[in-house]
Amino acid sequence: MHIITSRAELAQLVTQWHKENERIGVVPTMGALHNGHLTLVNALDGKVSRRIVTIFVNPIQFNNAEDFRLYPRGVDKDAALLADTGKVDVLYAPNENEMYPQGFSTRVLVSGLDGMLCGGDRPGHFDGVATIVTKLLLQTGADVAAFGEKDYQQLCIIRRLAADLNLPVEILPVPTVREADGLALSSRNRRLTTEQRTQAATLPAALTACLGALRAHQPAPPALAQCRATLEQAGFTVHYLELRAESDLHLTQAATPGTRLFVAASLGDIRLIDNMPV
Ligand SMILES: Nc1ncnc2c1ncn2[C@@H]1O[C@H](COP(=O)(O)OP(=O)(O)OP(=O)(O)O)[C@@H](O)[C@H]1O
Ligand SMILES: CC(C)(CO)[C@@H](O)C(=O)[O-]
Ligand code: BAL
Repeated sequence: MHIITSRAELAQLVTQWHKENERIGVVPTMGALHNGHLTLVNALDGKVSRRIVTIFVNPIQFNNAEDFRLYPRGVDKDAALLADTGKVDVLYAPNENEMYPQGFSTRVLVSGLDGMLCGGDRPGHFDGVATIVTKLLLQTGADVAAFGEKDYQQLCIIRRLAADLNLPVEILPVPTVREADGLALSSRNRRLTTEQRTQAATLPAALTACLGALRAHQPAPPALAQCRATLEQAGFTVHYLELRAESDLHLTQAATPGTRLFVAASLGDIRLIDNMPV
């Protein structure tokens, strides 16, 4: 596995791969890798002949400076984990200046989504995501790019931008990977104390109970109120807890159209998200 930090070096390799008719797959990440990320790498099996994993903690998608400062980092350990898979050709880990040289002033904005869910809760977040993902897709020349359903709204926005900008890439959705107690794997889970980690299991449990109530035809308002109360009793601050019809949200081209339950909630300053189909 090559570790590349320079865009020029990556461009050279990608040009060579295109000449050799290789099919390139990319897994964009912010590092602090876990099994969810490795599942994205494995999801490219049989679809591509070359794999690039990118690691870049993208400053412009953080609306909270502390969250950016405290975001878990550790490229050496990440590199070892990726090398151990035997599947990754390149780890691309550019620095901030490489991605945003002086004078950088462009933003990719997928309109209509800013006001809801994580877009409403983290102003500017998705412009930052859309901008960096567009750059990463162009830089890697990827034929296929894998994204997790844990970040469901992000996945839908990226599908939209790839279609709207005619990027010749397949966006591959990958189901959420969970711990045994149901908690979605997430880099930020590393920051949870032992006590918070125990409390965190309430998040998927409360969502599952809420879905059970909805499927048993309980009206949504009391089911959502009960879910919120359970989360608050477990120590969460709930940022949003909402049912959304994918078709209502410009979340078009969703993998499975329908209604989903979306949540963002924090334990202390650690913000977790999850979503499940109804
Ligand atoms: N549990 C998971 N299951 C499936 N995909 C995941 C999971 N966790 C992360 N991913 C996907 O991995 C990619 C990179 O995500 P990222 O590096 O931000 O990790 P993360 O675990 O989501 O971290 P955090 O949410 O704490 O920022 C995204 O496409 C994301 O959806
Ligand atoms: C897609 C992404 C790598 C863009 O920085 C990030 O938002 C993430 O890790 O989900
Ligand atoms: N996985 C989402 C990236 C973020 O929280 O900024």
